[in-house]
Amino acid sequence: MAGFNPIKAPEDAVVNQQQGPMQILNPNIDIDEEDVLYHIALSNRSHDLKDMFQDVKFVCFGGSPSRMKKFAEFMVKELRYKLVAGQSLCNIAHGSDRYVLYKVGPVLSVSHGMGIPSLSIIFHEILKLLFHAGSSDVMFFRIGTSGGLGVEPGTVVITEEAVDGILRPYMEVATLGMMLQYPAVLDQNVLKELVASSTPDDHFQTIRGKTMCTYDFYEGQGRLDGAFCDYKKSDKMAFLKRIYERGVKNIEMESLCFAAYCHRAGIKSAVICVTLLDRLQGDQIATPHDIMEEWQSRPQIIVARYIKSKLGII
Ligand SMILES: O=P(O)(O)O[C@H]1O[C@H](CO)[C@@H](O)[C@H]1O
Ligand SMILES: O=c1cc[nH]c(=O)[nH]1
Repeated sequence: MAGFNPIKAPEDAVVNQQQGPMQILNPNIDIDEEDVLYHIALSNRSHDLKDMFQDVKFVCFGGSPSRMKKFAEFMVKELRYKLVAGQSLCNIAHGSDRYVLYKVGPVLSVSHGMGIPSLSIIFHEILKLLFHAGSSDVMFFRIGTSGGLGVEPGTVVITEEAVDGILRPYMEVATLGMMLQYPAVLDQNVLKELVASSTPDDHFQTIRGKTMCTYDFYEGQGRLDGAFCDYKKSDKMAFLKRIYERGVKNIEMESLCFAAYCHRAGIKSAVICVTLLDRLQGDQIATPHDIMEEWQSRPQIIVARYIKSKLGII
């Protein structure tokens, strides 16, 4: 719609946090009608969503299906959760091959794929799932990976503010021919509690900082090693140094949408990502697989600690 693209001022996001049963802000969703959650192969008619999900209190998202399975297995141990004898964890979304969904007591572990479009779809469906289930006081976490800026690879960065590729703290969504802007605000209390839950005995550093969220892994993040590149190494370094000086500690591809949607929905949330490399030193991720696996467990350790403290589990 060329010539018809007004920028709408930021929405009045829900200022109040969700309290009581999960609400959704879409009057078109009628609980008396069937609502198909297509990408996770569930519906409020084909499944008893209340029975399955009403007790959910924490939803943990991450890009990769196998990481989120491992996280679910980790939570079985951490929560000392009793699986029915002879049974293993089951991917509740097995009827679709788009995302995985595991439930361990009050914790859901969900994959979101790569990038904002993929995260956006699963976010809508998980929110509707919790609405149909009547879940209440639910928190959301993203446990991911990222490229670090001036920090030791393997460092865990907890996001204080998510910004886009040109440092704007809101997500733009083209809707009905308009560019709508949604502020990407994260809960500062949850951030502080998560940072405080790291201990000097941890074998890794946990820090806080701004997270840049881009729409691309290569040129969007100023890499020199994509299939295209129309800038020089000096341009890349000038860009990375500029954003580093503005407080950006890591770069990934979902935090902006995650923060904006959680804020819009009034859900307390946090983004916790490990850094896989220092982008001031290079672009390629060539760390051995076993080391990378261990690094990816670090955000999980921090979030598990937080969840256990909220549940009163020592
Ligand atoms: O490790 P995850 O959670 O997928 O996150 C990061 O890794 C992917 C790129 O390799 C992007 O999705 C980025 O945000
Ligand atoms: O550099 C990186 C590493 C992981 N994920 C990203 O988006 N960028």
